[in-house]
Amino acid sequence: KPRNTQELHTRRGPRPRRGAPAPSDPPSPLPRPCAPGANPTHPPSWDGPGGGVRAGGRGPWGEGAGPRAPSPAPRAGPSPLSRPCARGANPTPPPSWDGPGGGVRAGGGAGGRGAGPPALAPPPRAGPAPRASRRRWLPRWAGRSGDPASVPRWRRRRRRPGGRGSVPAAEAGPSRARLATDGPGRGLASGQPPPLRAPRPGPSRAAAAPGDARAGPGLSLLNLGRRRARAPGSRAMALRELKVCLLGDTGVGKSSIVWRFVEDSFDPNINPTIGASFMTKTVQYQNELHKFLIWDTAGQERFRALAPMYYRGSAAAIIVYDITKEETFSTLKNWVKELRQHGPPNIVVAIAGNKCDLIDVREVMERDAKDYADSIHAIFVETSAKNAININELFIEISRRIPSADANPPSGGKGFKLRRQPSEPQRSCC
Ligand SMILES: Nc1nc2c(ncn2[C@@H]2O[C@H](COP(=O)(O)OP(=O)(O)OP(=O)(O)O)[C@@H](O)[C@H]2O)c(=O)[nH]1
Repeated sequence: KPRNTQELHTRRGPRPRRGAPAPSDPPSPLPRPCAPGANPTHPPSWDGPGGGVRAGGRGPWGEGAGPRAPSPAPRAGPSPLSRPCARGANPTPPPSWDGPGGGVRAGGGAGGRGAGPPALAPPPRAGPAPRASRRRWLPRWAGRSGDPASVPRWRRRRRRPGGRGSVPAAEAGPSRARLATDGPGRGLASGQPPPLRAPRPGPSRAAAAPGDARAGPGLSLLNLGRRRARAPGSRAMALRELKVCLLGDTGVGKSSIVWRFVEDSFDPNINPTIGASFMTKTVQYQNELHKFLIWDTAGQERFRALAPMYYRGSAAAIIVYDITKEETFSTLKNWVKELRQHGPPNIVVAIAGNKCDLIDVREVMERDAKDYADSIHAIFVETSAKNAININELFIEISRRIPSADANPPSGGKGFKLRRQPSEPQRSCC
């Protein structure tokens, strides 16, 4: 037991001075981690593969046109996304030294944005230190010190950028060159709308290459963002834009089919479509490029009145039903009737019995559906967006059924033709 105050402080250690950090919270030499949710270098990511297509991001009529609503970020404080990182915190990897171009940090944030601590001094060199007393060889006119200021002005050489002796841009420093090309801002192919969600790397995004077995005969899927649409020396192919709409009951898998076709991915937790969504994909069919302008309509009853906007002017309509739900096949028949009455006269109709991976719980027999499709001269396939069965083949068949551009000259089409009315013969009264 301490006898007096002096002894008490001696045993417990010195009394902390006012303003000094609490002993339980020593200042850490390491950078403090970002606050949860605070990430100044990266934008909020769109959650899941449904981004931009499902609710909240489907075309101009979707609720909240534009990218899909981001998932609510964990909130730490009033605005986690706008809060800067704690001072000194650096979520990026530590800097690495990068050859002679030192000073520009490799990996210093995406696109070279200056997130992170300032450039550090280079680490000490290994090996013997150069002798300070040793003099470098210098031209006579360079002066004793080698200082450029001591060189006579008439001796100073001017180097034009790009001239002899100048450093090419690519060699000007590896870090600098990398900063110019790296980063997430890679461009997409011209003509393709920007993706409505963050691009995901990986083979699932890559479309089948020409000649790929998945592409089937006569049609190969081109990813125009990464490949050239035209091989050197080959003829340019005609590009045709084909408007295609998907119709059918809610939950039958319309969006999943589109997503599988365009992105080659499947989301079991995909949200119902609000209004409609729009996606495009360009494929090669024989000597033409077919750009599918795909309108995926919402199957919910409350959006039914919007459907005519999407099937009007369509070259093809894919009516989808769920093979595990009999009532969706009845709805399909209603869509066929409506298309007959109000749709374009030459529209190609395709019937897709989706979820054929769930054969055990099938309610609609394939034979019945096929007979019905034949009776209305429609394309028929059973598909599985989940297992990527018959999805590409469905669009191949649509490409095949649509008359080629040569066989369908503009003058023989179904549009109106404006003709000058023959002028009436002039009558004279006398
Ligand atoms: N097993 C299986 N499930 C599927 C398949 N295609 C879609 N689904 C699931 O079916 C559900 C509905 O899919 P959606 O693509 O949203 O259906 P939809 O017709 O677009 O629905 P709406 O947007 O409301 O019109 C989702 O849970 C999907 O994961 C499939 O081929 N097999």
